[in-house]
Amino acid sequence: LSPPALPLARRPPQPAPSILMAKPRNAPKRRAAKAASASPGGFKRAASPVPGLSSAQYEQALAHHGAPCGPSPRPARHAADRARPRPTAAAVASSPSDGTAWLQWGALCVKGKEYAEAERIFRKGAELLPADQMLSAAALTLGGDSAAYFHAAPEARAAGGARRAPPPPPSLADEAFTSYAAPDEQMATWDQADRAAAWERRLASLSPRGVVHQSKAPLLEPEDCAWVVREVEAHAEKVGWTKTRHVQAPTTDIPVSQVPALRGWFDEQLRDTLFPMLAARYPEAIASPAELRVMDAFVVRYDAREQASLPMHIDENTFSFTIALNDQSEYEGGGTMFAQIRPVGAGQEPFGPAVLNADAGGVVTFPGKLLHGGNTVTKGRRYIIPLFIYLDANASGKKPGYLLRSVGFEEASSNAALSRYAAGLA
Ligand SMILES: O=C(O)CCC(=O)C(=O)O
Ligand SMILES: [Fe+2]
Repeated sequence: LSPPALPLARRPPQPAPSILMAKPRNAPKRRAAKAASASPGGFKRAASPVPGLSSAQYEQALAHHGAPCGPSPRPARHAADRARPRPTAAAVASSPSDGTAWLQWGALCVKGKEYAEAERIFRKGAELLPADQMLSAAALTLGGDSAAYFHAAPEARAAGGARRAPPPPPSLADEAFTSYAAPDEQMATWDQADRAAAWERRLASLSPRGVVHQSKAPLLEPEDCAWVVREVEAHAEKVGWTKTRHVQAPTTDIPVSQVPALRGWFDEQLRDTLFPMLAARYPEAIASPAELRVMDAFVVRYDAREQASLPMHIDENTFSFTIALNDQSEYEGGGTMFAQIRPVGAGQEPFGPAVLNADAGGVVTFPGKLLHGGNTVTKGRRYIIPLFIYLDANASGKKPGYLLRSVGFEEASSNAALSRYAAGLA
């Protein structure tokens, strides 16, 4: 008997220690690499540690505190106490210019599944200490590309607790989707930052209504989608398509955040359609669209004569979208292939492979941990936007930013320092 083969994941081959790694400053100066590295896509694109520390050294630096994240309830009183490693929150409170203290605090939060707090801690540290590359790298890596895209203010969710979103408009209601169930085991996989925690807790109640949802009609305007393809092709003329942003299952792609003309449009789609749609499809897992963050969004081109398919893999994030940008009449083959799904309500029908596809503006959503791939395009070109989403939910359920506030800090007010850091990587 041999152990089952692990699915490919769209992430670096390193397990946990790579959690806070980012592309090194001396990244290759190829044009494609430049375009890619200016918009960090999170875990799946980091291939080597930031300069100055090996990953082992870094892990060690993060690991030597045993305290749970959060402020120390008891200040040190004796000389002997002071000599011991200080709980990380207290260390940050007393030495806010100590970058290592910020890093340790954030890393402990990641380990405690408080990744929303960790993201805020890294961002705040990076804002206060812009010269600290490790902090900027951690903030970028944990947040993925979320700073580049629309997200609702955390207060929108915090006010009044976990309130349910209002009922969705008809185009986002259950009847507007064809839904599929999948085996629970396939989705109960942890990602590197344990971002699946919130999802896993609610998995059992989600299964009966299906976990893969395909829109029956376009959710985005097909004319807009045609315009997106033209803009991206024009942009690609200048900078080239990237093929190295994802380590184990790379696509031929360009990040949406790298095409200035698309950014306003895409944020509108997130705010008005895609976030509300996702929240409506997974109400047991998503209390409000304000919990949703973009880890990565990129236009992919499959071409029968170039990259025509994507191997079966899992995505590192919690929820994934495939948004079709052109009609199926423009190519043959293609579609998102799932290893094991079945239509909801099909009773005893066994789980099996299926390819789901849509015309321009149609979407398919699914949990990132569900095994899937890009079916081969045998003629023509298929354009899609894969959109990777994670939940900005706290394991504690406390008001977002509570850890920072507990030591007297407000959340980072601007991402300017991070943006400068990201630009400097290129
Ligand atoms: O081609 C597809 O529909 C799937 C794309 C995908 O899985 C990805 O980019 O991660
Ligand atoms: Fe994928």
